[in-house]
Amino acid sequence: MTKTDVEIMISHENAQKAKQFSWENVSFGVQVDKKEKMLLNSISGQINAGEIIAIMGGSGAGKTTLLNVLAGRIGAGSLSGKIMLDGQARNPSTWALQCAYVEQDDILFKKLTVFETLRYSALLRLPSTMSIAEKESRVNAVIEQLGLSECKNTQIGDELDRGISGGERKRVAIGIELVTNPHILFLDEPTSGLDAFNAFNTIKTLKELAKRENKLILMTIHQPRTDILKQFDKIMLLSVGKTMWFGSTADAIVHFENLGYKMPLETNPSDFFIDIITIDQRGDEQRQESLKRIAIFENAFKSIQQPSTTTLLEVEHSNSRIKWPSPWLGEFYVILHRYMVNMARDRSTSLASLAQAIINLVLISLLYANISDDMAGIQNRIGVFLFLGMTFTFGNVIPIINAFPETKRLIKRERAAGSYRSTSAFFAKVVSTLPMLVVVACLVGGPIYWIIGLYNNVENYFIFIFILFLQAFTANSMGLLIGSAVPNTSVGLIVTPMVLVVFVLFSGIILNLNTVPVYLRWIQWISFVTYTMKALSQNEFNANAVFACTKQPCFKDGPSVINAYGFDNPDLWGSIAANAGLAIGFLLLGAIVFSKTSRPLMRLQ
Ligand SMILES: Nc1ncnc2c1ncn2[C@@H]1O[C@H](COP(=O)(O)OP(=O)(O)OP(=O)(O)O)[C@@H](O)[C@H]1O
Repeated sequence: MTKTDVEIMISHENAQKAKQFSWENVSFGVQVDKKEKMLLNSISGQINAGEIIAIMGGSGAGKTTLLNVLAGRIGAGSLSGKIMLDGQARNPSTWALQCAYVEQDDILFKKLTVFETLRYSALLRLPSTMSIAEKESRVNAVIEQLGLSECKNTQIGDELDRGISGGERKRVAIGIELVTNPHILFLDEPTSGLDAFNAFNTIKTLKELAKRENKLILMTIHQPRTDILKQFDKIMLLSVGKTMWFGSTADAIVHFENLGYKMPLETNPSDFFIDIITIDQRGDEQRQESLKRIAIFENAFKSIQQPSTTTLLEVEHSNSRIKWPSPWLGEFYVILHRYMVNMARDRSTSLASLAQAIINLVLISLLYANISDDMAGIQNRIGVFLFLGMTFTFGNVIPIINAFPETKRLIKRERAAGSYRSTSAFFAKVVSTLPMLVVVACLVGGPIYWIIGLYNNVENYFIFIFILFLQAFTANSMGLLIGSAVPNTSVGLIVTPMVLVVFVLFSGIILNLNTVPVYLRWIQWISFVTYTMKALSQNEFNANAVFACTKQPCFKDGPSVINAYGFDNPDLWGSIAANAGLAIGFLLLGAIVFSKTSRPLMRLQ
């Protein structure tokens, strides 16, 4: 058996440490109005171990597109050219472990401290063979490296709830990626939103990191000031997706001077570069003139461009695949723990849910207390069941739709680093929501049963609370399914009410289920509101319920109410089982959809 036949389990620690990353004639285009729009045109370059390179250009020049293409994070579009590690095509199964990508808009858990944020990243990304103490010492080293010691125990915060500063936040986002000690680092505008001092410190830290640990660091940057520019070994200047220059800053100044564009004295070179390579949009004449200039720069650079000096290494291709850092249960535990800590500290969200429950409790008590045993009482019982079904539906689905797409983006980022499986993240989210569902079901259902004066029996009382909990859980599961499927909160908030209203329509109150057209009758079998109505009604209107109506017509006993509303099939436990089945179905479907929609983009060829 040759070495090539052996399956090697690759982790961050044993991923190949490349000496050179190169790209040759890379072009990328997307379809716009049925025509191909080229965002990148035949771009070449390379970065060697120990170097830090900046991709610069005006807004819309193609910087982020190039960074994404090089990192393998692109979706639909035509890609051509070669992107290589030590002269070899990248291995899709190990690439995620060799590199890290720091996005421009970092999503972090606002209630975790800097240390906790990095510690969770280490627990999720570093192999389970490392002890917790070793992982924590790696976190402390990163904190030290990035100059975050002062704010180590400060919460991340957000606009409303101030925590660490913008510069510190950026460095935390970098630290999250650094805990695995990635060999290649891509950063999209790591200095955006930072003051000059913090911007310089961030880049200087990265420069030292590249030198000290022989890393390859490639970033986009808008218009750095002089001292930042000096940190870069090379710069790549882009305009309309074309290369204007690739090499050192000093050589760039001479190059443009030779073309007749001398940099004025005491000018920041990056200001000068951006001025001459950006399309002037002030008028048609200026635009044409700047396009002509850009064409000159493009051709001039092509004529001096050195042929690629790609190092061709003999790398033995092994049949390798990613080894997850931790077993499934280990990941599940860490992700769940992170959700719970963040939630426990995020009092405003928990308090809003409790306040909503208390308001419902008060409202129901005022309207339905001491229910009578006559026709009005029957109507009120059905009414309160529908009210409970609706509040437990909307009250659980809407908050999930509001927050889950954002959580999904964070998970996508972590999955791009090969951190964990999608199922552990999904089911940890499911479990993290359970305590609140139990609290709300007990808080509302517990007292309301006796305040209203429902059927006086302890067993029915506990069944009532369980039905409410199950209703909340099924609604929650559907929220997670919709939240997994929709691309963002806005779409979720449009889709969700449409689905829920149909379910409420089939609750058996607004529409008699016996009169629903045959071809639409199936909807009631997937409506958890319908099963909740059936279960609550059968729990209440049982054979012992007899009504003493003074006026006719009236129902004489419980079973006649159930029959009249079409609530007889399935029976109480059948309805409960149906809701449990729907919850499980929504969750399984949700986990499948989530694994697709939280899958990070990865296109290496
Ligand atoms: N999927 C897409 N479909 C159509 N056009 C796109 C797409 N993605 C990017 N573009 C366009 O490609 C150009 C380059 O975009 P890119 O985000 O790479 O620019 P940038 O240099 O990073 O700009 P900025 O500094 O403003 O972020 C822009 O004109 C942008 O509108």
